[in-house]
Amino acid sequence: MEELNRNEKIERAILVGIISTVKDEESMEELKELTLTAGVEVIGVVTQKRDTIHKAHYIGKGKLEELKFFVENQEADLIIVNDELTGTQIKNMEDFLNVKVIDRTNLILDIFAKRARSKEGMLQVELAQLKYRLPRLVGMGGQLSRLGGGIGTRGPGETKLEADRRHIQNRIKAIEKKLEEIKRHRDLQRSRRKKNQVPVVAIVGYTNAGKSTLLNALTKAEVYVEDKLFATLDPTARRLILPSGREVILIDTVGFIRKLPHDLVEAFKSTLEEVKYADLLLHVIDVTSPDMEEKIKVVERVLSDLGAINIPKINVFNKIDLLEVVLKGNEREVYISAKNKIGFDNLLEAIEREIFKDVEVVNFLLPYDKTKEYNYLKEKTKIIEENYNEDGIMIKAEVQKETKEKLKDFIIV
Ligand SMILES: Nc1nc2c(ncn2[C@@H]2O[C@H](COP(=O)(O)OP(=O)(O)OP(=O)(O)O)[C@@H](O)[C@H]2O)c(=O)[nH]1
Ligand SMILES: [Mg+2]
Repeated sequence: MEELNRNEKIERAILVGIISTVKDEESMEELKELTLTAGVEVIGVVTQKRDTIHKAHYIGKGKLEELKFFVENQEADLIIVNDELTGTQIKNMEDFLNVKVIDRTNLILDIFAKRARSKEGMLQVELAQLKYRLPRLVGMGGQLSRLGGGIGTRGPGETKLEADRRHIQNRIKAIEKKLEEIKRHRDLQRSRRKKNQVPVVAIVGYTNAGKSTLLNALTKAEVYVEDKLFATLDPTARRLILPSGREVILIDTVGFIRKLPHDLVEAFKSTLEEVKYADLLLHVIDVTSPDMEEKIKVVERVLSDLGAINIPKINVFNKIDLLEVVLKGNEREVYISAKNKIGFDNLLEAIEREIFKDVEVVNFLLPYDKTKEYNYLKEKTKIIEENYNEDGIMIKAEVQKETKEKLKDFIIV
């Protein structure tokens, strides 16, 4: 919208990809969505069946000539390639086609750059962009200056290149330092939460699965929801009170996608660490997606990269309002509509069961002078019954192993 207000011309792109398996076709569809999300119009798609990427110019020479014809005929503003390119490949393609060429990674980085809102998110995206640019300075022609617009600007000379490189390296160092500070603050918050024993439930999943809609519906938080990719970049944490009255912290996260740029994962590591330290993961899956299985695999791969594969997980199949069939879940699988709030009872029950499976009911007798212990029980456990008698307070409570161990001297049978 912003662009339109500024009266900018909407750029017209031709998408280019190599197809060797069915997955590549789905990935091309996704590239189309990414392009639209970035606010660019798709005026054509050119694919080539081949097993490997052409070393010099991504697609073969013949296909490249076909593409050139297409570009000139349709007056395309840019080419978007469905794989990550080297600087040389970009340069060769641009020289031949006379039009701006960007790759999938650059496109995703661009979307992230537009969407980042928090200071941390913006720094993380900038870091990923700089790391992407650094090895591509030679090939990328005028892309540094091109940031201000202007298609076809020529590349900088050698000295300029060296200066650019040094400038980028310094900026990378400065950002990394700032991010380190933010991370320290976050670690502190996390350890505080841990001390308070409030369990953390992280919502993860493929982009556009409905994660933010779910967080909003469960907690009435106003988190930005949109039918576009990567609506959420910054982790949002909200309190959720479960039916039993117990409390958990629910965290929304950035969506995953296949071929998620490596630099981006790196840059977002500290944000994604929230996932690593969660007590439970809700993996939200869009049941209407034709390539659902593949998306599940992508998410599981990222979780494994993050070292989060061993955290208990509930698969939350979302958007069932759009299905004709009725599906029945089990302990580790629930079917919901986040939008229409269907299936929430089952979901909350599953969360409760998973998180509090280690709790047991214990009877304590606390002498009246043990106010510290009393407050501890009040805060950390769910008290079922309290009776005041001569020797002290009899308390029946649901406690976790840790609490039981801590107050074992006051347990009665
Ligand atoms: N029909 C239907 N649409 C839903 C449901 N849940 C979410 N949506 C829609 O799916 C789209 C994406 O929802 P979001 O909540 O932004 O998805 P997300 O997973 O947070 O996406 P990112 O932040 O981009 O990763 C929006 O248009 C929602 O309205 C549902 O239960 N049923
Ligand atoms: Mg979201």
